[in-house]
Amino acid sequence: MVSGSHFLEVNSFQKLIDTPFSGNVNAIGWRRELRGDFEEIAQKINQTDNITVVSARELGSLSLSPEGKMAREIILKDLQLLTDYGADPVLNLINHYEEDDFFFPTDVYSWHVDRSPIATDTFLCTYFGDSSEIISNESTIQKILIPEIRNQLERLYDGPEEGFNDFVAENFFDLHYEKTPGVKPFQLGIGHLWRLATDNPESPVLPCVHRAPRELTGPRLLLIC
Ligand SMILES: O=C(O)CCC(=O)C(=O)O
Ligand SMILES: [Fe+2]
Repeated sequence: MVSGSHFLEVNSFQKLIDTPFSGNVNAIGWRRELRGDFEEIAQKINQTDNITVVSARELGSLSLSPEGKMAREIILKDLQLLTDYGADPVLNLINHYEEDDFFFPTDVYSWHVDRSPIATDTFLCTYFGDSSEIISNESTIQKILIPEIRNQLERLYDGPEEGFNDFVAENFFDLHYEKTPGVKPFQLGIGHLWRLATDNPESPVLPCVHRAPRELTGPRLLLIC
């Protein structure tokens, strides 16, 4: 088992779901060296949008080489493992996420945490393309705590003072973070299945700060839930 200060790496799905988050650890990865041609799958999916949701049925209907078939089996198995666990995994082919050009972007290219009203974690695996990144909480600051940003938000908000926190939460401003300059983020890599702590009422740890990468090498094939 390899470990960083804020993440752990394990070698099975069972350990991925059984290992509790604790202390500074709010990300756990099932490290795998996957065999198969995931690029072929990314290329053969019929892209219908900037984010194409790929059903297990469509995946099953692709005409693939033997290596492509190996990749497909792995993805279908992951979807099944997560579904059996009670999650609701989605396979996406991502050309580009929607992006804000607002002074305070709240898109997924911005460092953020995921929030959930119930005790669930985020699972994600990039099979092909650029991989998601995480960063330790101590290397970030919640953006709403940065005085210049807070002042701008206060100017933007015109309502009673007691409503400010709701305004911030309703617009997801409280989920976004700024990275400390000079700190290098950790790339989650290709083929590994990660479990990230979310902001939820029962979480024993701080939520994991992460972001989507720029799609520099073309469309990404991502499982997420
Ligand atoms: O695409 C990714 O790598 C991450 C996406 C994400 O963070 C999200 O959907 O909340
Ligand atoms: Fe996220």
